[in-house]
Amino acid sequence: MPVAISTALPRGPLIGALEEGTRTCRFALYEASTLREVAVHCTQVESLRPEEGWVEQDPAEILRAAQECMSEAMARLPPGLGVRDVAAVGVTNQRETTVVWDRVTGQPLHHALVWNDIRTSKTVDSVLARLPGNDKDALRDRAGLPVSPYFSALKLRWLMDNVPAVQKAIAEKRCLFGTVDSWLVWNLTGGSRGGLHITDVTNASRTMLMNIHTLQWDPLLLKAFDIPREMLPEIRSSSEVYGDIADGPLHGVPISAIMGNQQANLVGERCFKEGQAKSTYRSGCFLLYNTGTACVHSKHGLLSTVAYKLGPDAPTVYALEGSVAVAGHAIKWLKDNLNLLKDPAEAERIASEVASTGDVYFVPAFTGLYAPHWRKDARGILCGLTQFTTKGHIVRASLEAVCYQTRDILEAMARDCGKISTETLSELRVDGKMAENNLLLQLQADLCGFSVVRTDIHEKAALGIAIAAGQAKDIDLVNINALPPSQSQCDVFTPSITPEDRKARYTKWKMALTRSLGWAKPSKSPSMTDKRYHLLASIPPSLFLISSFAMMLASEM
Ligand SMILES: Nc1ncnc2c1ncn2[C@@H]1O[C@H](COP(=O)(O)OP(=O)(O)O)[C@@H](O)[C@H]1O
Ligand SMILES: O=P(O)(O)OC[C@H](O)CO
Repeated sequence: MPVAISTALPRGPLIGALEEGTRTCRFALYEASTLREVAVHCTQVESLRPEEGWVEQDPAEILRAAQECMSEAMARLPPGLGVRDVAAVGVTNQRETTVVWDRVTGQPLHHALVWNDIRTSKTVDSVLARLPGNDKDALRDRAGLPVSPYFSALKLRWLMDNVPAVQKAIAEKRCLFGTVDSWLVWNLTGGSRGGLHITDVTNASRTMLMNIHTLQWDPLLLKAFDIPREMLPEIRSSSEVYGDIADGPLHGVPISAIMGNQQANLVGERCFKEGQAKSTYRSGCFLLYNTGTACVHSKHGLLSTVAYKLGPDAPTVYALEGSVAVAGHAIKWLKDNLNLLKDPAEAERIASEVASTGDVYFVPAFTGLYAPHWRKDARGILCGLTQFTTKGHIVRASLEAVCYQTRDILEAMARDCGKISTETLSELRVDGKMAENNLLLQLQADLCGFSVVRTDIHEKAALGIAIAAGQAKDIDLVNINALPPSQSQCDVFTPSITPEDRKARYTKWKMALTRSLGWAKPSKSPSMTDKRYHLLASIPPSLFLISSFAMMLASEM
Protein backbone atom coordinates (compact mmCIF):
# COMPACT_ATOMS: atom_id res chain seq x y z
CA MET A 1 0.00 0.00 0.00
CA PRO A 2 1.46 3.44 -0.82
CA VAL A 3 2.52 5.37 2.24
CA ALA A 4 1.18 8.87 2.71
CA ILE A 5 4.16 11.13 3.42
CA SER A 6 3.18 14.13 5.52
CA THR A 7 4.10 17.48 3.98
CA ALA A 8 2.51 19.62 6.72
CA LEU A 9 4.77 22.11 8.49
CA PRO A 10 6.43 20.37 11.44
CA ARG A 11 5.12 21.13 14.92
CA GLY A 12 6.33 20.46 18.44
CA PRO A 13 6.72 18.58 20.64
CA LEU A 14 9.91 17.13 19.22
CA ILE A 15 12.14 14.26 20.33
CA GLY A 16 15.91 14.36 19.82
CA ALA A 17 17.98 11.29 18.93
CA LEU A 18 21.74 11.30 19.39
CA GLU A 19 23.18 8.42 17.36
CA GLU A 20 26.88 7.87 17.94
CA GLY A 21 28.05 5.16 15.49
CA THR A 22 31.53 3.85 14.80
CA ARG A 23 32.09 6.04 11.78
CA THR A 24 29.45 8.72 12.04
CA CYS A 25 27.70 10.75 14.68
CA ARG A 26 24.19 12.14 14.01
CA PHE A 27 21.63 14.14 15.86
CA ALA A 28 18.09 14.04 14.49
CA LEU A 29 14.92 15.73 15.71
CA TYR A 30 11.57 14.01 15.18
CA GLU A 31 8.06 15.37 15.34
CA ALA A 32 6.55 13.29 18.19
CA SER A 33 3.11 12.92 16.63
CA THR A 34 4.28 11.56 13.25
CA LEU A 35 7.87 10.40 13.98
CA ARG A 36 8.86 12.45 10.93
CA GLU A 37 12.49 13.66 10.92
CA VAL A 38 12.49 17.48 10.87
CA ALA A 39 16.17 18.39 11.29
CA VAL A 40 19.43 16.48 11.29
CA HIS A 41 23.17 16.99 11.34
CA CYS A 42 25.80 14.33 10.82
CA THR A 43 29.59 14.32 11.09
CA GLN A 44 32.32 11.71 10.85
CA VAL A 45 34.46 10.44 13.71
CA GLU A 46 37.95 9.27 12.85
CA SER A 47 39.26 5.85 13.89
CA LEU A 48 42.97 5.48 14.61
CA ARG A 49 44.83 2.26 13.81
CA PRO A 50 48.18 2.60 15.62
CA GLU A 51 49.06 -1.09 15.14
CA GLU A 52 47.79 -4.10 13.24
CA GLY A 53 44.45 -5.10 14.80
CA TRP A 54 44.23 -2.02 17.04
CA VAL A 55 41.31 0.38 16.54
CA GLU A 56 40.96 3.47 18.72
CA GLN A 57 38.92 6.65 18.89
CA ASP A 58 39.52 9.82 20.87
CA PRO A 59 36.67 10.14 23.44
CA ALA A 60 37.07 13.93 23.36
CA GLU A 61 36.51 13.81 19.61
CA ILE A 62 33.38 11.65 20.09
CA LEU A 63 32.02 14.22 22.57
CA ARG A 64 32.92 17.12 20.30
CA ALA A 65 31.15 15.44 17.36
CA ALA A 66 28.03 14.88 19.51
CA GLN A 67 28.00 18.52 20.59
CA GLU A 68 28.49 19.72 17.00
CA CYS A 69 25.61 17.55 15.79
CA MET A 70 23.26 18.79 18.49
CA SER A 71 24.11 22.46 17.87
CA GLU A 72 23.87 22.21 14.08
CA ALA A 73 20.64 20.21 14.05
CA MET A 74 19.04 22.70 16.46
CA ALA A 75 20.17 25.53 14.19
CA ARG A 76 18.43 23.78 11.27
CA LEU A 77 15.03 23.58 12.93
CA PRO A 78 12.30 25.18 10.82
CA PRO A 79 11.33 28.71 11.90
CA GLY A 80 9.13 28.80 14.98
CA LEU A 81 10.64 25.68 16.56
CA GLY A 82 13.28 25.82 19.30
CA VAL A 83 14.62 24.16 22.43
CA ARG A 84 11.31 24.72 24.29
CA ASP A 85 9.72 22.31 21.77
CA VAL A 86 12.19 19.48 22.48
CA ALA A 87 10.53 17.27 25.07
CA ALA A 88 13.23 14.62 25.43
CA VAL A 89 16.48 13.28 24.01
CA GLY A 90 17.59 9.65 23.60
CA VAL A 91 21.15 8.38 23.18
CA THR A 92 22.12 5.37 21.05
CA ASN A 93 25.67 4.25 20.44
CA GLN A 94 28.20 1.83 19.01
CA ARG A 95 28.35 -0.96 21.58
CA GLU A 96 31.27 -2.60 23.45
CA THR A 97 33.62 0.33 22.71
CA THR A 98 35.38 1.03 25.98
CA VAL A 99 36.19 4.39 27.57
CA VAL A 100 38.00 5.13 30.84
CA TRP A 101 38.20 8.60 32.31
CA ASP A 102 39.12 10.56 35.42
CA ARG A 103 36.06 11.52 37.48
CA VAL A 104 37.82 14.60 38.89
CA THR A 105 39.36 16.15 35.79
CA GLY A 106 36.83 14.70 33.34
CA GLN A 107 39.71 13.78 31.02
CA PRO A 108 39.92 10.43 29.18
CA LEU A 109 42.74 8.23 30.51
CA HIS A 110 43.32 6.59 27.13
CA HIS A 111 41.77 6.51 23.68
CA ALA A 112 38.59 4.43 23.49
CA LEU A 113 39.21 0.82 22.42
CA VAL A 114 36.71 0.30 19.60
CA TRP A 115 34.53 -2.83 19.44
CA ASN A 116 36.46 -4.37 16.52
CA ASP A 117 39.90 -3.85 18.12
CA ILE A 118 41.55 -7.26 18.63
CA ARG A 119 44.61 -6.33 20.72
CA THR A 120 43.07 -8.27 23.61
CA SER A 121 43.79 -11.64 22.06
CA LYS A 122 46.35 -12.47 24.78
CA THR A 123 44.01 -11.21 27.48
CA VAL A 124 41.42 -13.66 26.15
CA ASP A 125 43.96 -16.50 26.39
CA SER A 126 44.76 -15.54 29.99
CA VAL A 127 41.10 -15.57 30.95
CA LEU A 128 40.50 -18.85 29.11
CA ALA A 129 43.45 -20.45 30.91
CA ARG A 130 41.56 -19.96 34.15
CA LEU A 131 38.24 -21.37 33.02
CA PRO A 132 37.26 -25.03 33.16
CA GLY A 133 38.50 -26.79 30.04
CA ASN A 134 39.72 -23.48 28.55
CA ASP A 135 36.11 -23.18 27.48
CA LYS A 136 35.17 -19.87 25.88
CA ASP A 137 31.53 -20.65 26.74
CA ALA A 138 32.13 -21.20 30.46
CA LEU A 139 30.64 -17.81 31.40
CA ARG A 140 27.74 -17.97 28.96
CA ASP A 141 25.14 -18.93 31.57
CA ARG A 142 25.73 -15.62 33.33
CA ALA A 143 26.85 -13.23 30.61
CA GLY A 144 25.10 -14.73 27.56
CA LEU A 145 28.39 -14.27 25.68
CA PRO A 146 31.51 -16.25 24.80
CA VAL A 147 34.92 -14.96 25.94
CA SER A 148 36.07 -12.89 22.94
CA PRO A 149 38.09 -9.72 22.23
CA TYR A 150 34.75 -8.17 21.12
CA PHE A 151 33.40 -7.46 24.60
CA SER A 152 34.19 -4.53 26.93
CA ALA A 153 35.44 -6.58 29.90
CA LEU A 154 38.44 -7.77 27.88
CA LYS A 155 39.20 -4.27 26.66
CA LEU A 156 38.91 -2.80 30.15
CA ARG A 157 41.18 -5.54 31.50
CA TRP A 158 43.75 -4.67 28.82
CA LEU A 159 43.63 -0.99 29.77
CA MET A 160 44.04 -1.88 33.44
CA ASP A 161 47.04 -4.09 32.68
CA ASN A 162 48.83 -1.87 30.23
CA VAL A 163 48.13 1.81 30.92
CA PRO A 164 49.87 3.32 33.99
CA ALA A 165 47.48 6.30 34.04
CA VAL A 166 44.55 3.91 34.38
CA GLN A 167 46.31 1.95 37.14
CA LYS A 168 47.04 5.18 39.04
CA ALA A 169 43.49 6.49 38.67
CA ILE A 170 42.08 3.17 39.91
CA ALA A 171 44.40 3.24 42.92
CA GLU A 172 43.18 6.77 43.67
CA LYS A 173 39.54 5.76 43.06
CA ARG A 174 39.20 8.35 40.31
CA CYS A 175 38.77 6.00 37.34
CA LEU A 176 35.36 5.63 35.69
CA PHE A 177 34.58 3.05 33.02
CA GLY A 178 31.81 3.26 30.48
CA THR A 179 30.66 2.31 27.03
CA VAL A 180 30.16 5.33 24.78
CA ASP A 181 26.63 5.99 26.09
CA SER A 182 28.00 6.39 29.64
CA TRP A 183 30.77 8.71 28.49
CA LEU A 184 28.31 10.93 26.59
CA VAL A 185 25.58 10.98 29.24
CA TRP A 186 28.08 11.71 32.03
CA ASN A 187 29.39 14.68 30.07
CA LEU A 188 25.99 15.92 28.88
CA THR A 189 24.57 15.88 32.41
CA GLY A 190 27.40 17.87 33.98
CA GLY A 191 30.62 15.82 33.82
CA SER A 192 32.89 16.37 36.81
CA ARG A 193 30.23 18.76 38.22
CA GLY A 194 27.84 15.94 39.07
CA GLY A 195 27.28 14.15 35.76
CA LEU A 196 25.29 10.89 35.89
CA HIS A 197 27.43 7.77 35.66
CA ILE A 198 24.86 5.39 34.17
CA THR A 199 24.30 2.93 31.34
CA ASP A 200 21.30 0.92 30.19
CA VAL A 201 20.65 -2.81 30.19
CA THR A 202 21.31 -3.23 26.45
CA ASN A 203 24.76 -1.67 26.61
CA ALA A 204 25.57 -3.39 29.91
CA SER A 205 24.67 -6.73 28.31
CA ARG A 206 27.62 -6.25 25.91
CA THR A 207 30.25 -5.65 28.57
CA MET A 208 30.40 -9.31 29.72
CA LEU A 209 30.15 -8.03 33.30
CA MET A 210 26.36 -7.95 33.65
CA ASN A 211 24.34 -10.97 34.66
CA ILE A 212 21.89 -11.40 31.78
CA HIS A 213 19.15 -12.65 34.15
CA THR A 214 19.42 -10.28 37.13
CA LEU A 215 20.45 -7.29 34.98
CA GLN A 216 23.02 -6.37 37.66
CA TRP A 217 26.81 -6.40 37.64
CA ASP A 218 27.67 -10.00 38.43
CA PRO A 219 30.15 -10.59 41.31
CA LEU A 220 31.60 -13.69 39.69
CA LEU A 221 32.09 -12.00 36.32
CA LEU A 222 33.75 -9.03 38.05
CA LYS A 223 36.02 -11.51 39.77
CA ALA A 224 36.76 -13.39 36.56
CA PHE A 225 38.10 -10.18 35.02
CA ASP A 226 39.22 -8.69 38.35
CA ILE A 227 37.37 -5.44 37.85
CA PRO A 228 36.44 -3.17 40.80
CA ARG A 229 32.71 -2.55 41.07
CA GLU A 230 33.14 1.13 41.97
CA MET A 231 34.40 2.11 38.52
CA LEU A 232 31.26 0.78 36.79
CA PRO A 233 28.18 2.84 35.96
CA GLU A 234 24.75 2.21 37.46
CA ILE A 235 22.59 0.01 35.21
CA ARG A 236 19.18 1.52 34.36
CA SER A 237 16.33 0.57 32.06
CA SER A 238 16.43 1.67 28.39
CA SER A 239 13.62 4.20 28.77
CA GLU A 240 13.12 6.47 31.78
CA VAL A 241 13.96 10.05 32.66
CA TYR A 242 17.54 9.85 33.95
CA GLY A 243 18.34 13.57 34.25
CA ASP A 244 18.61 16.82 32.29
CA ILE A 245 21.20 18.09 29.83
CA ALA A 246 23.35 20.53 31.81
CA ASP A 247 24.33 23.07 29.17
CA GLY A 248 24.54 23.88 25.46
CA PRO A 249 21.67 24.33 22.98
CA LEU A 250 19.57 21.61 24.66
CA HIS A 251 20.09 22.88 28.20
CA GLY A 252 17.35 21.58 30.53
CA VAL A 253 16.00 18.89 28.16
CA PRO A 254 15.62 15.48 29.85
CA ILE A 255 17.52 12.44 28.60
CA SER A 256 14.95 9.63 28.64
CA ALA A 257 16.38 6.71 26.66
CA ILE A 258 19.71 4.92 26.22
CA MET A 259 20.24 1.86 24.00
CA GLY A 260 22.97 0.16 22.01
CA ASN A 261 22.55 0.96 18.32
CA GLN A 262 21.57 -2.51 17.11
CA GLN A 263 18.91 -2.84 19.79
CA ALA A 264 17.60 0.67 19.02
CA ASN A 265 17.49 -0.41 15.39
CA LEU A 266 15.33 -3.41 16.33
CA VAL A 267 12.88 -0.99 18.01
CA GLY A 268 13.06 1.38 15.01
CA GLU A 269 12.25 -1.56 12.70
CA ARG A 270 9.26 -2.24 15.00
CA CYS A 271 10.36 -5.81 15.68
CA PHE A 272 8.36 -5.93 18.93
CA LYS A 273 7.00 -9.42 18.42
CA GLU A 274 8.78 -12.59 19.35
CA GLY A 275 10.10 -14.19 16.16
CA GLN A 276 10.75 -10.96 14.27
CA ALA A 277 14.28 -10.41 12.97
CA LYS A 278 16.27 -7.62 11.36
CA SER A 279 19.70 -7.44 9.81
CA THR A 280 21.76 -4.29 9.43
CA TYR A 281 24.46 -4.20 6.78
CA ARG A 282 27.18 -1.67 7.47
CA SER A 283 30.91 -2.14 8.06
CA GLY A 284 29.85 -5.13 10.12
CA CYS A 285 26.55 -6.96 9.95
CA PHE A 286 24.26 -7.45 12.94
CA LEU A 287 21.28 -9.80 12.87
CA LEU A 288 18.95 -9.65 15.87
CA TYR A 289 16.06 -12.04 16.48
CA ASN A 290 13.48 -11.11 19.12
CA THR A 291 13.04 -14.06 21.54
CA GLY A 292 10.46 -12.29 23.73
CA THR A 293 10.84 -12.42 27.50
CA ALA A 294 12.78 -15.69 27.30
CA CYS A 295 16.56 -15.43 27.41
CA VAL A 296 17.58 -18.19 24.99
CA HIS A 297 21.06 -19.49 25.75
CA SER A 298 22.73 -20.26 22.46
CA LYS A 299 24.43 -23.60 22.02
CA HIS A 300 25.46 -22.67 18.51
CA GLY A 301 27.60 -19.57 18.82
CA LEU A 302 25.07 -16.76 19.01
CA LEU A 303 24.88 -14.06 21.65
CA SER A 304 22.08 -13.77 24.18
CA THR A 305 21.52 -10.09 24.61
CA VAL A 306 18.97 -7.72 26.10
CA ALA A 307 16.86 -6.35 23.24
CA TYR A 308 15.14 -3.68 25.35
CA LYS A 309 13.50 -2.91 28.66
CA LEU A 310 11.33 0.10 28.01
CA GLY A 311 10.94 1.31 31.59
CA PRO A 312 12.08 0.31 35.10
CA ASP A 313 8.95 -1.83 35.55
CA ALA A 314 8.60 -2.95 31.94
CA PRO A 315 9.33 -6.56 30.95
CA THR A 316 12.84 -7.40 29.77
CA VAL A 317 12.79 -8.48 26.13
CA TYR A 318 15.74 -10.55 24.90
CA ALA A 319 17.27 -11.23 21.50
CA LEU A 320 19.60 -13.72 19.96
CA GLU A 321 22.25 -11.88 17.98
CA GLY A 322 24.64 -12.89 15.28
CA SER A 323 27.40 -10.31 14.82
CA VAL A 324 29.62 -10.39 11.74
CA ALA A 325 32.77 -8.28 12.07
CA VAL A 326 33.39 -7.68 8.35
CA ALA A 327 30.56 -7.04 5.88
CA GLY A 328 30.69 -3.69 4.03
CA HIS A 329 34.21 -3.28 5.36
CA ALA A 330 35.33 -5.92 2.84
CA ILE A 331 34.10 -3.63 0.04
CA LYS A 332 35.95 -0.70 1.59
CA TRP A 333 39.05 -2.93 1.72
CA LEU A 334 38.70 -3.74 -2.00
CA LYS A 335 38.54 0.00 -2.62
CA ASP A 336 41.25 1.26 -0.24
CA ASN A 337 43.76 -1.62 -0.21
CA LEU A 338 43.39 -3.24 -3.63
CA ASN A 339 42.13 -0.23 -5.62
CA LEU A 340 39.52 -2.45 -7.29
CA LEU A 341 36.79 0.16 -6.81
CA LYS A 342 36.65 3.94 -6.78
CA ASP A 343 33.56 3.97 -4.59
CA PRO A 344 31.67 1.25 -2.65
CA ALA A 345 28.61 2.05 -4.79
CA GLU A 346 30.53 0.70 -7.84
CA ALA A 347 30.45 -2.79 -6.32
CA GLU A 348 26.99 -3.54 -7.70
CA ARG A 349 27.85 -2.65 -11.31
CA ILE A 350 31.21 -4.43 -11.31
CA ALA A 351 29.80 -7.58 -9.67
CA SER A 352 26.95 -7.59 -12.20
CA GLU A 353 29.41 -7.78 -15.09
CA VAL A 354 29.83 -11.49 -14.29
CA ALA A 355 27.03 -14.05 -13.93
CA SER A 356 28.65 -15.84 -10.98
CA THR A 357 31.79 -15.72 -8.86
CA GLY A 358 33.37 -18.32 -11.18
CA ASP A 359 33.71 -20.58 -8.11
CA VAL A 360 35.74 -17.96 -6.23
CA TYR A 361 35.02 -17.73 -2.48
CA PHE A 362 36.21 -14.94 -0.20
CA VAL A 363 36.21 -15.30 3.60
CA PRO A 364 36.96 -11.79 4.94
CA ALA A 365 38.09 -12.93 8.40
CA PHE A 366 40.41 -9.94 8.77
CA THR A 367 40.03 -9.87 12.57
CA GLY A 368 39.06 -13.50 13.07
CA LEU A 369 35.49 -14.72 12.81
CA TYR A 370 32.68 -13.56 15.10
CA ALA A 371 29.31 -15.31 15.28
CA PRO A 372 28.65 -18.16 15.13
CA HIS A 373 32.26 -19.36 14.92
CA TRP A 374 34.15 -17.13 17.41
CA ARG A 375 37.56 -18.03 15.97
CA LYS A 376 40.13 -15.35 16.65
CA ASP A 377 42.72 -17.52 14.89
CA ALA A 378 40.93 -17.25 11.52
CA ARG A 379 42.25 -14.89 8.84
CA GLY A 380 40.96 -13.82 5.44
CA ILE A 381 41.28 -16.10 2.42
CA LEU A 382 40.41 -15.85 -1.23
CA CYS A 383 40.19 -19.27 -2.84
CA GLY A 384 39.25 -20.86 -6.13
CA LEU A 385 41.29 -18.37 -8.21
CA THR A 386 42.13 -19.30 -11.81
CA GLN A 387 43.75 -17.42 -14.66
CA PHE A 388 40.23 -16.46 -15.76
CA THR A 389 39.35 -14.75 -12.47
CA THR A 390 38.52 -11.07 -12.93
CA LYS A 391 37.86 -8.25 -10.52
CA GLY A 392 34.12 -8.81 -11.14
CA HIS A 393 34.42 -12.32 -9.69
CA ILE A 394 36.26 -11.04 -6.62
CA VAL A 395 33.81 -8.21 -5.98
CA ARG A 396 30.87 -10.60 -6.41
CA ALA A 397 32.50 -13.10 -4.03
CA SER A 398 32.83 -10.28 -1.46
CA LEU A 399 29.09 -9.59 -1.67
CA GLU A 400 28.30 -13.30 -1.44
CA ALA A 401 30.51 -13.52 1.68
CA VAL A 402 28.08 -11.22 3.49
CA CYS A 403 25.17 -13.46 2.43
CA TYR A 404 26.88 -16.68 3.50
CA GLN A 405 27.87 -15.21 6.85
CA THR A 406 24.24 -14.18 7.35
CA ARG A 407 23.14 -17.69 6.45
CA ASP A 408 25.63 -19.15 8.99
CA ILE A 409 23.87 -17.06 11.64
CA LEU A 410 20.37 -18.01 10.52
CA GLU A 411 21.32 -21.68 10.59
CA ALA A 412 22.59 -21.27 14.17
CA MET A 413 19.39 -19.44 15.15
CA ALA A 414 17.31 -22.23 13.70
CA ARG A 415 19.22 -24.78 15.75
CA ASP A 416 18.96 -22.69 18.94
CA CYS A 417 15.30 -21.74 18.71
CA GLY A 418 13.78 -24.46 16.62
CA LYS A 419 11.33 -21.74 15.67
CA ILE A 420 12.99 -20.33 12.61
CA SER A 421 14.80 -22.00 9.78
CA THR A 422 15.76 -21.00 6.31
CA GLU A 423 12.61 -22.87 5.30
CA THR A 424 10.19 -21.34 7.83
CA LEU A 425 11.40 -17.75 8.17
CA SER A 426 9.19 -15.92 5.72
CA GLU A 427 11.23 -12.76 5.40
CA LEU A 428 14.25 -10.92 6.73
CA ARG A 429 14.04 -7.16 7.21
CA VAL A 430 17.26 -5.44 6.21
CA ASP A 431 18.65 -1.93 6.41
CA GLY A 432 21.97 -0.08 6.55
CA LYS A 433 24.02 1.70 3.90
CA MET A 434 25.24 -1.47 2.25
CA ALA A 435 21.61 -2.55 1.72
CA GLU A 436 21.34 -0.01 -1.10
CA ASN A 437 23.12 -2.66 -3.19
CA ASN A 438 20.26 -4.47 -5.02
CA LEU A 439 22.50 -7.30 -6.20
CA LEU A 440 23.58 -7.99 -2.61
CA LEU A 441 19.96 -8.35 -1.50
CA GLN A 442 19.08 -10.56 -4.49
CA LEU A 443 22.07 -12.77 -3.66
CA GLN A 444 20.97 -12.81 -0.02
CA ALA A 445 17.48 -14.04 -1.02
CA ASP A 446 19.00 -16.62 -3.40
CA LEU A 447 21.55 -18.00 -0.94
CA CYS A 448 19.17 -18.14 2.06
CA GLY A 449 16.02 -19.17 0.22
CA PHE A 450 13.52 -16.66 1.55
CA SER A 451 12.35 -13.12 0.84
CA VAL A 452 14.50 -10.20 1.85
CA VAL A 453 12.60 -7.00 2.60
CA ARG A 454 14.42 -3.69 2.44
CA THR A 455 12.43 -1.27 4.52
CA ASP A 456 14.77 1.61 3.91
CA ILE A 457 18.53 1.94 3.50
CA HIS A 458 18.52 4.38 6.35
CA GLU A 459 19.03 2.61 9.59
CA LYS A 460 16.37 2.91 12.21
CA ALA A 461 18.60 3.27 15.27
CA ALA A 462 17.88 7.01 15.61
CA LEU A 463 14.17 6.45 15.08
CA GLY A 464 14.24 3.59 17.59
CA ILE A 465 15.86 5.68 20.30
CA ALA A 466 13.40 8.51 19.60
CA ILE A 467 10.53 6.03 20.11
CA ALA A 468 12.11 4.81 23.36
CA ALA A 469 12.68 8.39 24.59
CA GLY A 470 9.16 9.49 23.63
CA GLN A 471 7.42 6.60 25.38
CA ALA A 472 9.25 7.05 28.71
CA LYS A 473 7.09 7.64 31.79
CA ASP A 474 6.54 11.39 32.32
CA ILE A 475 7.36 12.10 28.66
CA ASP A 476 4.37 10.09 27.34
CA LEU A 477 4.45 11.31 23.75
CA VAL A 478 4.70 7.97 21.96
CA ASN A 479 2.60 4.84 22.38
CA ILE A 480 4.52 1.83 21.06
CA ASN A 481 1.26 -0.06 20.64
CA ALA A 482 -0.10 2.61 18.30
CA LEU A 483 2.88 4.00 16.39
CA PRO A 484 2.17 6.30 13.45
CA PRO A 485 2.51 4.52 10.07
CA SER A 486 6.05 3.98 8.85
CA GLN A 487 7.12 6.60 6.31
CA SER A 488 9.34 4.22 4.36
CA GLN A 489 8.61 2.18 1.23
CA CYS A 490 9.58 -1.50 1.03
CA ASP A 491 11.43 -3.41 -1.69
CA VAL A 492 11.12 -7.19 -1.73
CA PHE A 493 13.75 -9.58 -3.16
CA THR A 494 12.63 -13.19 -3.71
CA PRO A 495 14.79 -16.30 -4.28
CA SER A 496 15.54 -17.08 -7.93
CA ILE A 497 17.84 -20.13 -7.81
CA THR A 498 17.10 -23.81 -7.29
CA PRO A 499 17.44 -25.45 -3.86
CA GLU A 500 20.14 -27.74 -5.34
CA ASP A 501 22.21 -24.79 -6.53
CA ARG A 502 21.75 -23.08 -3.13
CA LYS A 503 22.89 -26.18 -1.29
CA ALA A 504 25.93 -26.75 -3.52
CA ARG A 505 27.13 -23.17 -3.13
CA TYR A 506 26.66 -23.16 0.64
CA THR A 507 28.61 -26.40 0.91
CA LYS A 508 31.48 -24.79 -1.00
CA TRP A 509 31.36 -21.75 1.33
CA LYS A 510 31.76 -24.02 4.33
CA MET A 511 34.82 -25.59 2.69
CA ALA A 512 36.32 -22.13 2.21
CA LEU A 513 35.48 -21.17 5.78
CA THR A 514 37.26 -24.24 7.14
CA ARG A 515 40.39 -23.23 5.24
CA SER A 516 40.45 -19.81 6.95
CA LEU A 517 40.72 -21.31 10.45
CA GLY A 518 43.89 -21.64 12.50
CA TRP A 519 45.91 -19.18 10.44
CA ALA A 520 46.86 -16.73 13.21
CA LYS A 521 49.05 -18.40 15.84
CA PRO A 522 47.59 -18.50 19.37
CA SER A 523 49.47 -16.20 21.74
CA LYS A 524 51.64 -17.84 24.41
CA SER A 525 52.33 -15.34 27.14
CA PRO A 526 49.51 -13.68 29.07
CA SER A 527 49.84 -9.90 29.09
CA MET A 528 48.37 -9.30 32.48
CA THR A 529 50.61 -7.67 35.01
CA ASP A 530 48.27 -7.20 37.93
CA LYS A 531 49.49 -9.16 40.99
CA ARG A 532 46.06 -10.18 42.20
CA TYR A 533 45.25 -11.38 38.72
CA HIS A 534 48.28 -13.67 38.74
CA LEU A 535 47.15 -15.00 42.08
CA LEU A 536 43.80 -15.91 40.55
CA ALA A 537 45.58 -17.29 37.50
CA SER A 538 47.40 -19.75 39.73
CA ILE A 539 44.09 -21.38 40.69
CA PRO A 540 43.67 -24.58 38.63
CA PRO A 541 41.09 -23.94 35.89
CA SER A 542 38.72 -26.60 37.17
CA LEU A 543 38.76 -25.03 40.62
CA PHE A 544 38.49 -21.45 39.45
CA LEU A 545 34.73 -21.12 39.25
CA ILE A 546 34.16 -23.19 42.38
CA SER A 547 36.68 -21.21 44.40
CA SER A 548 35.27 -17.95 43.08
CA PHE A 549 31.83 -18.97 44.22
CA ALA A 550 33.27 -19.88 47.62
CA MET A 551 35.02 -16.50 47.85
CA MET A 552 31.82 -14.74 46.89
CA LEU A 553 29.77 -16.59 49.43
CA ALA A 554 32.37 -15.94 52.12
CA SER A 555 32.40 -12.23 51.35
CA GLU A 556 28.61 -12.09 51.55
CA MET A 557 28.47 -13.71 55.01
N1 LIG B 1 26.41 0.25 -2.56
C1 LIG B 1 27.25 -0.44 -1.79
N2 LIG B 1 27.61 -1.70 -2.11
C2 LIG B 1 28.42 -2.43 -1.33
N3 LIG B 1 28.96 -1.96 -0.19
C3 LIG B 1 28.64 -0.71 0.19
C4 LIG B 1 27.78 0.11 -0.58
N4 LIG B 1 27.66 1.30 0.06
C5 LIG B 1 28.40 1.22 1.19
N5 LIG B 1 29.00 0.02 1.26
C6 LIG B 1 29.87 -0.47 2.33
O1 LIG B 1 29.07 -0.57 3.48
C7 LIG B 1 29.72 -0.06 4.61
C8 LIG B 1 28.69 0.74 5.33
O2 LIG B 1 28.78 2.10 5.17
P1 LIG B 1 28.42 3.06 6.40
O3 LIG B 1 27.13 2.72 7.00
O4 LIG B 1 28.57 4.41 5.83
O5 LIG B 1 29.63 2.66 7.33
P2 LIG B 1 29.88 2.41 8.89
O6 LIG B 1 29.31 1.10 9.29
O7 LIG B 1 31.37 2.35 8.91
O8 LIG B 1 29.33 3.58 9.62
C9 LIG B 1 31.00 0.60 4.17
O9 LIG B 1 32.07 -0.17 4.71
C10 LIG B 1 31.01 0.49 2.63
O10 LIG B 1 32.21 -0.09 2.15
O1 LIG C 1 28.38 1.83 14.69
P1 LIG C 1 28.12 0.57 13.96
O2 LIG C 1 26.91 0.60 13.12
O3 LIG C 1 29.34 0.08 13.24
O4 LIG C 1 27.72 -0.53 15.10
C1 LIG C 1 28.68 -1.15 15.84
C2 LIG C 1 28.07 -2.16 16.78
O5 LIG C 1 27.24 -1.60 17.75
C3 LIG C 1 29.14 -2.99 17.41
O6 LIG C 1 28.60 -4.02 18.19
